[in-house]
Amino acid sequence: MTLRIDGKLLADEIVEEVSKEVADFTAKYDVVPGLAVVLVGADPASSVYVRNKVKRAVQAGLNSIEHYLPADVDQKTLDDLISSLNQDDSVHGILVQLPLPSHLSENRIIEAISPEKDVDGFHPQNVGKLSTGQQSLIPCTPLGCMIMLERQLGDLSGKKAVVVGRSNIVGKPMASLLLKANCTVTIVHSRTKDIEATCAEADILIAAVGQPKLITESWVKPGAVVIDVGINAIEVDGKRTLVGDVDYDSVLSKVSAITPVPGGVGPMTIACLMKNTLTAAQHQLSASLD
Ligand SMILES: NC(=O)C1=CN([C@@H]2O[C@H](COP(=O)(O)OP(=O)(O)OC[C@H]3O[C@@H](n4cnc5c(N)ncnc54)[C@H](OP(=O)(O)O)[C@@H]3O)[C@@H](O)[C@H]2O)C=CC1
Ligand SMILES: Nc1nc(=O)c2c([nH]1)NC[C@@H]1CN(c3ccc(C(=O)N[C@@H](CCC(=O)O)C(=O)O)cc3)C=[N+]21
Ligand SMILES: [Mg+2]
Repeated sequence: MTLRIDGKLLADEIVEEVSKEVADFTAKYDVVPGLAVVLVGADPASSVYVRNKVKRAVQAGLNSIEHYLPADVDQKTLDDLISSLNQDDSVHGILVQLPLPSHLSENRIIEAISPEKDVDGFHPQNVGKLSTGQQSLIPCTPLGCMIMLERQLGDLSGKKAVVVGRSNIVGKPMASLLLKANCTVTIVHSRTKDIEATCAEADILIAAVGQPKLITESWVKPGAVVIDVGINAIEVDGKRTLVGDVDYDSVLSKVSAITPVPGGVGPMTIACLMKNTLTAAQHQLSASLD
């Protein structure tokens, strides 16, 4: 029997745990952890994300602040906003929704965010710490994937893990975390030769490609655990639906466990964002008190 890993249910549990810790934190410091999200332009996929995030922040007892900027905003205005959020003591986490319009520099914005408030874990200081095994804020999507994998498999030591995709926001940090958990890690991407055969050797297959249903039955090893990060909007009979990077129905009977889309990695990403905001606030407050 294949297990459908319920990311929504697990996210509910995590947000519930975070809300208890937030209550303790607020009682101790008389401060409500605050998360600021900056959205440039009106990308519909990003709007869903921001809406879900606001809902979860309320459940977790966090203060959520949204900044909506027009698509043609200039770099200076964005830089100034980041610097005011960095200085604002009521803001403990800052997330700038990516991708940004092409006239803006993503690297410059990511580097402008105070590493202590970088709840996405994208700042070079946090990236460097993750890859050298130091404590840091960990990117939400890979963190959510690790929580699901460890729930499913327990110790990951010695497992063969294949990550499909090498982006800075998913693929690379995913590989770092799997390596830290003692997996044998392979990253494959658009230039990989024999990608299908490599994937078919994986005990753990992570799909973070952005190609609807790319991964089919012949790509998976019998009994593998498959984590589908992909969120692709496609038209079916004139209706917009979401599908992953994995052809769910095709692989279902072959694998031991798989995450659905929607209801898999997406909700876990948001739950981990709440967790990271609490962690960031805890570090900021304890550092400023001792
Ligand atoms: N569930 C969630 O919380 C989140 C979901 N997502 C979703 O995850 C997916 C990936 O996102 P992201 O990492 O930002 O995407 P990017 O587009 O930044 O990266 C995609 C990666 O996949 C590789 N790739 C593309 N096509 C192929 C192919 N045909 N065969 C092999 N490799 C391929 C690319 O290779 P190359 O480097 O060679 O170009 C690249 O490394 C998207 O669907 C996105 O919407 C993203 C973030 C969070
Ligand atoms: N700085 C930054 N950090 C991010 O973490 C980030 C980002 N930019 N840009 C965009 C991607 C995408 N992403 C999603 C997270 C959750 C859902 C989500 O909640 N999905 C639900 C609902 C989807 C729906 O109904 O449309 C689900 O999969 O069940 C989707 C997408 C975070 N990203
Ligand atoms: Mg990208």
